[in-house]
Amino acid sequence: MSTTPTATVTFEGVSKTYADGTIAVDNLDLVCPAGKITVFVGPSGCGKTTSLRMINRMITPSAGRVLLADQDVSFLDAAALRRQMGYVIQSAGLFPHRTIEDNIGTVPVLLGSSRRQARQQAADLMARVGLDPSMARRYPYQLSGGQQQRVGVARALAADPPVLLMDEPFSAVDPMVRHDLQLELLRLQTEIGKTIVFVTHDIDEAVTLGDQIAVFQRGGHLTQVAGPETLLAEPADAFVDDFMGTDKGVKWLSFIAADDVPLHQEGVTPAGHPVAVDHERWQLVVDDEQRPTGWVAPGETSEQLRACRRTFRPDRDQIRAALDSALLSPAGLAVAVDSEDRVLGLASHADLATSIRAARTQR
Ligand SMILES: Nc1ncnc2c1ncn2[C@@H]1O[C@H](COP(=O)(O)OP(=O)(O)OP(=O)(O)O)[C@@H](O)[C@H]1O
Repeated sequence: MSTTPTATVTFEGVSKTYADGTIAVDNLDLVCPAGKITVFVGPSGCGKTTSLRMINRMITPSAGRVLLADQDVSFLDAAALRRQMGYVIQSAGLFPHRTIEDNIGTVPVLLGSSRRQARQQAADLMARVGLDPSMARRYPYQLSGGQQQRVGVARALAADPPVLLMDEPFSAVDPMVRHDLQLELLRLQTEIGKTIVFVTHDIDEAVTLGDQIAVFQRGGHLTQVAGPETLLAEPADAFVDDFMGTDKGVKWLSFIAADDVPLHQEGVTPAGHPVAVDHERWQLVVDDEQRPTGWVAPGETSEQLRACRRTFRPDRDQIRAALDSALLSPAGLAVAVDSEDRVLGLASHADLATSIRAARTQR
């Protein structure tokens, strides 16, 4: 879809002091790389929104400059600049008296598209953000909060802007819907490759979405900027360490590929091979296609199968998924499968520990 090249957003020594003397942002130097998601995270009042709004000139810096590509935004026409920047906010900010398709088509019509073209484009965008086309003629109040946020994202993308600014866009929806929206945004980003600057105060959201995460502290100081894996494993100071939460180690496992986990064939039993009654280890019975059928406990027979609930894909998943597979398996063994769900082998807790140790050493 994207025809407009993406652009880097750069803060150079940017500060913002409000008229009452509040220092909202203090000497910010930061590069938000083109085509990547940069997340601003930090406690309430640390200057995230102020920083975001200086990008599209809703707020003017007191010092320093913000560059779009290599252009100082303060020299660009404000209206033209905002058309290059989709903007999504918490409450979606939809026009209540316009239908969904007309909400999405607002900017294209302003830019000269016919109403018919804009509606066609709205239909394409609705499909892209996972909205049923039958909702095109509804009004915002006839949609759930999560659906309204999807419309907000579709509307922000309508002018095909190189930059997307998102200010706590998913914080008003319940946790399940929020997680769906996060995954949907990641999927969409693989297609559109925009420069996205995303504000949140939720560290889990930041870790899920961010290619890089900028952690702000009260007083508008940028404390650390790094990829999520580095922030989890090497927080720069006690503030970041604390802010990243108590389960940093487990979160970190989401960034370690599971492709090095040692796999074993012992314990994998093809269907039709009777399991000896006196076997001492758990057996995973597989069907003719090598797909898992179920577990047989030591001393039991293959008539007493227990479900194999969770598997992992070494070619795609991270160690956290492998650990999940082991923890949820009655045998305490992780089951590795290929893209066709065929069993590749089993891994014990010790095997996973070996992989985790190797990843730590590599760091
Ligand atoms: N117009 C204003 N006038 C004076 N102070 C302001 C103004 N807007 C924001 N502030 C102050 O500037 C600081 C930074 O505010 P900002 O909204 O950027 O923080 P934030 O990190 O986005 O907070 P939150 O997570 O609560 O939205 C806060 O202390 C806030 O009270």
